Amino acid sequence: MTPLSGKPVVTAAKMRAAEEAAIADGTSVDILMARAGTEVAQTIRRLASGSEVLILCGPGNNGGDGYVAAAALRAWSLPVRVAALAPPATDAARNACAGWSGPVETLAETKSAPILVDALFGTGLSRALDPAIVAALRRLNARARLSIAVDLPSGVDTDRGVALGDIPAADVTLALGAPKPAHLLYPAAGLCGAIRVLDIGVPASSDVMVLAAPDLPMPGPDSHKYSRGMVAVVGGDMPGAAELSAIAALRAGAGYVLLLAEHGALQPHAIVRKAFTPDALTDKRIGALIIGPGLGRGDEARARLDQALASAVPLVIDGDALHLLDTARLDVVRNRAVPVIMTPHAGEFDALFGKGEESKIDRARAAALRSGATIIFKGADTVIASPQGAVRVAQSANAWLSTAGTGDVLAGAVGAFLSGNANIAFDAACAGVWAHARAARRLRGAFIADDLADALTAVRSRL
Ligand SMILES: NC(=O)C1=CN([C@@H]2O[C@H](COP(=O)(O)OP(=O)(O)OC[C@H]3O[C@@H](n4cnc5c(N)ncnc54)[C@H](O)[C@@H]3O)[C@@H](O)[C@H]2O)[C@@H](O)CC1
Ligand SMILES: Nc1ncnc2c1ncn2[C@@H]1O[C@H](COP(=O)(O)OP(=O)(O)O)[C@@H](O)[C@H]1O
Ligand SMILES: [K+]
Repeated sequence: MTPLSGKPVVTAAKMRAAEEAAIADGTSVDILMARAGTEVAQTIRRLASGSEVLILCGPGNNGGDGYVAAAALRAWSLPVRVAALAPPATDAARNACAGWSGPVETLAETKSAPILVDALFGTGLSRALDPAIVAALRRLNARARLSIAVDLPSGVDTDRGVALGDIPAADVTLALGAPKPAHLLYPAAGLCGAIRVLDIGVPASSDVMVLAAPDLPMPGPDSHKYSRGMVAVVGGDMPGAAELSAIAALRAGAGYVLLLAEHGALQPHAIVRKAFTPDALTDKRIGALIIGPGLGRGDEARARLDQALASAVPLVIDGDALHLLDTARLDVVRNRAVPVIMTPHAGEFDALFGKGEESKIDRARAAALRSGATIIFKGADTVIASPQGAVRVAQSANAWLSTAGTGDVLAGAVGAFLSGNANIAFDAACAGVWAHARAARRLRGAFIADDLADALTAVRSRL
């Protein structure tokens, strides 16, 4: 279990608002900073185990946290030095600096230490770091045994999750109060190292949360194959992809999987195979229809997609079917009475909804709003967004997922959960992403999509 799962993901503005609310409630900014800095110091103490600590302090409140932490470490008689980029520029940071009784070195001239603490900039960074700052940070980071970032690695954009310059990666990032988008979204997430959230007594909430384990029903005495959920998969030009979705749906717990394809494998026998006919989509027992994996992009594929869109069945639209979604078909998606889940990777997302400079979270949310569908915007930082505005961000599961067919497996898992309860498409999408990630973590390295589908059995039995 990851410590981040289930936590709200808070933007810089929301964090500032939460801080202001705490101040309005009677906790001064100095007390907030004292708490944050002391929490930071306690974590540094554990991680440093007696080695010398160098704390780099910036001009704002992130630097203020750094001064508080330095003073605490010194009070505990631990070896600590401070180097500043500029004098403190806020009242709270000035007060914190006044509490530090040691010398303040300059960033350019300070010598490295085994433990580097980056308290230069946090959520207040407003532009790219000066190249001289980046150079100093890189030099000190390269010589440190462990580098710890306070709140965020300095130089990342809090909300968009991008790096503003060629900044070095931290080994550990101490997220203050709550994770921010940059702790989860790549490329910034890749610069954070391990993330620990420190409680600073500032409650923050958000409709964006880190994806958490789903609560799924287990079969009971009353269960039968149709009540467990019936999934149909529409086949097409490339049989393997639809097969993968079908196997994944079964292994994620669907009671009945129907593969509507003209050709394909004979195994596993548990998949019920029939040729595609439009009539097959009228079976009222179908709880979810997966279309796209291996569908192809020709006339027949287009016809099957239109029949699927016109049907009364909840849909998972993936792969080739996403390529066939033009404006007119997107209108059909929006006006459907039953739910649609779309699972684009970055290329498919750009083609469907356009490129954008906004964060992946904002782009996924806008796409869900526009299409009326639940969007699973895939990648190492998969974002799930509902048309109602709820968002979940998944932590990176395993980069070995970057292999052909793993998306087909995801579509299958999502289809299985959707077929069990189509009322809550968003929950089904979240459960699918969670199970898929768990399966990938169990497999570690160089697995193939077939292994991933098979691994869903063990994952599902524990959810
Ligand atoms: N949000 C909270 O609840 C709390 C936040 N605290 C800390 O406060 C931080 C936010 O503090 P601030 O808003 O002061 O922001 P920062 O400390 O991140 O930096 C803001 C300062 O840096 C300057 N600046 C911004 N970009 C720059 C650049 N590229 N080059 C040079 N100067 C630049 C700004 O003009 C401003 O003076 C958080 O990250 C956290 O560390 C804690 O002290 C206490 C509680
Ligand atoms: N580098 C990565 N780290 C973590 N997950 C990844 C990475 N690359 C891809 N994935 C995941 O693997 C799956 C790939 O899906 P997709 O691109 O549709 O592949 P395919 O079409 O071959 O099945 C998605 O769930 C995606 O989130
Ligand atoms: K920092």
